[in-house]
Formats: sequence, C-alpha cells, structure tokens
Amino acid sequence: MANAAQARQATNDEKRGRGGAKTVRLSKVYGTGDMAVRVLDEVSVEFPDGRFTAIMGPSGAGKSTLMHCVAGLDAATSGQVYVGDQELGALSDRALTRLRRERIGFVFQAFNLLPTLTARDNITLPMTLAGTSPDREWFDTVVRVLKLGERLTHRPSELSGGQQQRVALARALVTRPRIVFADEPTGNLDSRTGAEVLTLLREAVDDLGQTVAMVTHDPVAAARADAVVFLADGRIVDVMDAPTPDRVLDRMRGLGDHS
Ligand SMILES: Nc1ncnc2c1ncn2[C@@H]1O[C@H](COP(=O)(O)OP(=O)(O)OP(=O)(O)O)[C@@H](O)[C@H]1O
Repeated sequence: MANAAQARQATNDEKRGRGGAKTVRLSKVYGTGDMAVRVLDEVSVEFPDGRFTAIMGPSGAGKSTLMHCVAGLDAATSGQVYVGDQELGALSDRALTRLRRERIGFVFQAFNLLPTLTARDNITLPMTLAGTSPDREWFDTVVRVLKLGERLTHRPSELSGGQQQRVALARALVTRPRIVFADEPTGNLDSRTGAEVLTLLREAVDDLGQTVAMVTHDPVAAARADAVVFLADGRIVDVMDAPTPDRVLDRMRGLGDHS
C-alpha cells in the first residue's frame, strides 16, 4: 500500500513538479496615512503539496485578500509569497501573468464560463490563450474524473449548475497547476450540487494529486479538507488537522462568528 501511494505521489510530483504554496510574514495594507488598513498582518501559512486546505474566519478577516495575494492577483505590502519555489515578488508583471496562467487554477463562485464556447473550448481556454494545447492524456483523465465526456460539445446554457461548475473545475485543472484556489465554490449552489463540487475537489486531491486551497464559510465544506486554517483580524489564529464539522463550528464560534 505504502509503495503504491509513494509511486502515485512520485508520478504526481513528476507531472507537476513540487508544488504547493506558502507565505512568509505576508502583510497587506490598503490605503495610506490615517486611512491605512492592515488587512493581513505578518501571515505565515503553508498550503502543502497534494493537500486540500480550507481557509475560514469571520467576515472581513482577510480570507479573500490572502487568497488573492497567494494567487498573484494582488501584491503584498511586505513579506513573501511562494508558489512552488518561485517567489512572486521577484517576478516581472509579464512573468507573473504567465505564472498565473500556467501554474495557478481558479474556481470562482460565479463559474465565469464563456457562453458562446462549448464545454471543451471553455476547458482549454487558458491554453488557447497561452498558445499551447493540452496534454491529450491529461485532458482525457480530467474529463473522465469529472464525468464530462458526454457534455464536451454543449454550451454553458445547455448545462446544469453542477455541470457548469465541473467545467470550471476542469478548466482549473487542465493546465496541471501547482495549486487550485477556490473562493466559496459552493456558495451559489444548492446543497446537493455543492456536495458534488466538494467531492470533486476532494477527488482532484486524492486521485490527481492536486493541491487545493478553498475559502469557505461552511463548516461542513471545510471538514472535507485535510486541514483548516483560521484567520481573524488578518492573522492566523489556528490550524486544525483532520477537521470535523462540529470542531470547525466550535472553533468559529470561539472566533465570535455565529453565522
Ligand atoms: N481594495 C480594498 N481597499 C480597501 N480595503 C479593502 C480592499 N479590499 C478589502 N478591503 C478590506 O479588507 C478587509 C478584509 O477583506 P476580505 O475580503 O479579505 O475579507 P474576507 O475574510 O474574505 O471577508 P468575507 O468573508 O466577508 O468575504 C475588509 O475589512 C475589507 O473591507
């Protein structure tokens, strides 16, 4: 068993290169002078390779800001962000754009699919934009795992919400990113479809070796992750391994969140 797991990990490492992401004393300040707001305060956190990490915390804690900084969508005020072994602050704008396109996958609450494109063309869009084409075998694997084989010629309007979300996830996975960021991916979905999306993220980690970081308000969703990072007032206040919905809920209540 150990050997099979090691072999799978080795194959995944080879496919992706060692991945994951981390921050070192990352701070983010919006505004200047009297108007300055320190939204992230020396946050050091790791999103380990091949693991599923949830980010939780009260509204305004800085979850989205953290995710945007780690994904290279927003610049740090101080401190470092690493995706794999690449420090984002050391990159030119052009190199950062390339890293985002090739090394990072995004799943947003709104699926952000292009209505005029088929599912297949939506999935391969990041590669079309980069002027590359998907690895055929990997594309087929992602489509099989996400059960999209029958839907590839459909346009988004011809797909259910859950199917659209699966296309968005396939698009995030097809470039074999170092890390996939999901910002409340179940927020707009009914509970059955939401559960399906969480299962897909879990399978992406377990079966494809993907690294995933997900912001959520839902303790049940967070409990599907390997670990939960709790953020409050711009600081990491706890990291919980092997979370359960009850433990996550208790911890959130301890942070003054009664939602
Ligand atoms: N561009 C900005 N300019 C100024 N303040 C900002 C900006 N973006 C976010 N903030 C502030 O930073 C704080 C953290 O916001 P952020 O969206 O990261 O929190 P969050 O934990 O994701 O919250 P929620 O759970 O409500 O989505 C908030 O007080 C917000 O008002």
